[in-house]
Formats: sequence, structure tokens, C-alpha cells
Amino acid sequence: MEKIRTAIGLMSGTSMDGIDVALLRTDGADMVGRGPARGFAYDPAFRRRLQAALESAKAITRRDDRPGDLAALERELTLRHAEAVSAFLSENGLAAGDIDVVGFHGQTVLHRPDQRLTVQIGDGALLSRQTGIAVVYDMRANDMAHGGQGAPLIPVYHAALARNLAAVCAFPVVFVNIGGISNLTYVGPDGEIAAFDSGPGNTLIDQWVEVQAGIPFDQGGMIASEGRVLAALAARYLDHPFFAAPERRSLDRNDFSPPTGPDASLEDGARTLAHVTAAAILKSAGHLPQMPKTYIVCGGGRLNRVIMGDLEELAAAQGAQVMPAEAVDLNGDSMEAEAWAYLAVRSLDGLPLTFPGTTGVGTAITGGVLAVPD
Ligand SMILES: Nc1ncnc2c1ncn2[C@@H]1O[C@H](COP(=O)(O)OP(=O)(O)OP(=O)(O)O)[C@@H](O)[C@H]1O
Ligand SMILES: CC(=O)N[C@H]1[C@@H]2OC[C@@H](O2)[C@@H](O)[C@@H]1O[C@H](C)C(=O)O
Repeated sequence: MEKIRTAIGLMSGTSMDGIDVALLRTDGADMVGRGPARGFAYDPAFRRRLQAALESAKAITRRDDRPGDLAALERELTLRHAEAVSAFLSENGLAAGDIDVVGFHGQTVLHRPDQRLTVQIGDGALLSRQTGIAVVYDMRANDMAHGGQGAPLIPVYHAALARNLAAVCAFPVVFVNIGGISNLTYVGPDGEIAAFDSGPGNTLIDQWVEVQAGIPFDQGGMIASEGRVLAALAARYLDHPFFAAPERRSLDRNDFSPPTGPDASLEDGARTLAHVTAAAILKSAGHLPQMPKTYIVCGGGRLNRVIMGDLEELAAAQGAQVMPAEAVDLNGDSMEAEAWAYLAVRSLDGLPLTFPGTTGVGTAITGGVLAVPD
């Protein structure tokens, strides 16, 4: 039996809206005890710096290049993560010595699987020094070095959660993460896993409402609920070769561009992009081994009622049910952070993080780099 550890996971996702922190007690295998979780939002100025960093990152040709502001930003991002850990520990009456390991995702600034290049800024050694806790970071690189897509990494955690769901939902089950980009993890009745990125999540909607109305996201889908789906605009996204390609590939935030002003009114644009998010999930689900019976939705997109309404309607047409993670007693906001805690524990034990069915890597493989405090 593997050792049970207490781990903290830290996720700064492609939406660049903040740091999710979650505590987990786990053996990195079947035992998963979920603890407290919390999000620490970035202020608008820091979010803008992260957005700008995606432009500077386009000049990266080697993983350790840090053009422009990127080196300074990496340091600041890391220090913000250290502050989040410190606040999280004190809010929960914990000390650094209570935590065995931190799983640190960092911030993806460039992801080009076709060029075998994936860059997450985040200094694991600095985070370990600042927190006084061992840190496992850079968990995507080894997968990509061995021929994988470098993403998604969350499926092994979804599979562990699914082992407790047999009594409460019909299999095959699919976990849908609607973050900046969306991704799916299929768990078959026999435990088989298949996973891949499924299309744009909230990024296009966020970019659209930011440019058109100066707001960071469409809360609850309120703007979208006032609009109508523009079929030609939706088709422009849903006819993208990504959906029909025989091979699944992981996505960069910039793989899909938002519409421009003349394409739609604020409301119709938001409505159409919400539909695109839902329809992309169903389209990509067509590449799964079997059509799912249950979709469990996590990530910020589950809070957009228009995305959820379209998803429910499209899934119902195929005999499947859609439910937010909370309906099965999971936490849709902290699941990725929990996964990074779980992955860190697996990394310490040399267990695989990725599999041929999740990232397309040739053989199940571990990953991550360990930094220990001085
Ligand atoms: N109340 C809400 N109503 C509608 N949308 C919301 C709400 N709260 C969050 N979101 C959307 O969810 C996004 C954040 O989702 P999440 O934190 O799951 O993404 P992420 O982890 O950054 O991305 P990824 O999973 O791609 O790495 C926000 O940018 C916003 O678009
Ligand atoms: C390169 C990168 O950061 N990819 C993210 C992104 O956000 C969602 C989707 O695209 C997924 O592939 C991945 O994150 C999740 C958490 C993962 O690796 O499982």
C-alpha cells in the first residue's frame, strides 16, 4: 500500500483569473480525502500582465527562454502563489510542517504540442524556499518529451473520483472541465479512461465581453441569455478542422480567436459563443470509445446557465444526463487544484501521471520536478 500524504494543489489556469488552492489527503491511488479549498483572484492589472505575457511568450523557442517581462512575471507569479499558500494555511489552522508536498502548476504561457514545446512559468525552487514545503512542479514536460500532448493531466484524478461514483451515476461517465479551454475524461463501465481537450471553454466568451463591454466574464450567462445564436458565426468555430481531425491534440489558449466587433452584437456574440462551448463538447465526445450516459461538469463554465442549458439539451438528444460536480458531492471550482495535489503525490511515488489514452504518450509515464526547501 502507498503512503498517505497531505498535499496542497495550486492551479492558475488558462482563464488567468486567479489561483485555486486545495488540500488533499491521498495515497496517490484509490484513497482520496478532499479537504478545504479556496480561490485567490488576481487583480485586473495582474491579469492584464499575464495576458500580455502570452504575446511575449510567442518568441520562446526553448523552454527556459524568458523574453520581455517573463522572468519578472515568473517571480511575481511564484511569490503570489507563496502568499496564497501562507494565507490558506493560516485560514485553516495549519502550518507548513503539516503539508508533505505542494503540486504547483504555474501558468501556461505557450503550448505548442506540434513543436514539442510547452511552457508553464513558475519557479518551483523559489516556491519551496518561500513556503518551506517540498514542491513538485513542471508536470507536463516529461509527457511531452516522451511523445505525449503534455495535456490533459487531470484524467488520472478524475478516474480516481469515478471509482466512488458507481452507485450514483450511469456509466460511461464523462468529466467535463469547462475552464479557459474545455477537456473531457471518459471513464467506461470497466474503468477504461480516454481523455482529450474538447475545444474552447470560456476564453472566447471572456475575450468577447472584455473587448465589447469591459467586463471580465459573462456572470451566470446573463448577457448570453439576452441574445440569439448566429448560425454562421457558430459554424465558423464548429467547422474548425480540430473537431474532425483523426488525432486528438491539446489546445493552446490562442488556437481559437474571438469574433471581432462587426460580427455580432454583445448579446448575440455571447449567446453564440456559449453555444459553441456546449456544442464543441458534444462534437468532441463523438471521438470517445462510447457515447457517455452522464456528463459531470466542473470548471467556471458550469456557472454559465446558457452553456449548461445548451449542454443539457444536446446531451439529452443523445440520451445522456448533465450534472454539475456538486450534484455528486464534488467541488467544481477546486477539482483542478485537487488534481495537482494528487499528481504531486503520484510524482513522489514514481507513479504514472499520463497514459496512452490521456495524452497519447507511448507508454504510461511519471513526471514532475521535485524542489525541496534548503
Ligand atoms: N459565475 C460565473 N458565471 C459564468 N462564468 C463564470 C463564473 N465564474 C467563473 N466563470 C468563468 O469561468 C472561468 C474560470 O474558470 P476556471 O477557473 O475553471 O478556468 P481555468 O482553471 O483558468 O482554466 P483551464 O481549466 O482551462 O486551465 C472564468 O474566466 C469565467 O469565464
Ligand atoms: C497546456 C495547458 O495548460 N492546458 C490546460 C488547458 O486548460 C484546460 C485544458 O487546456 C487542459 O488540457 C489543461 O489543463 C488541465 C487542467 C489538464 O491538464 O488536465
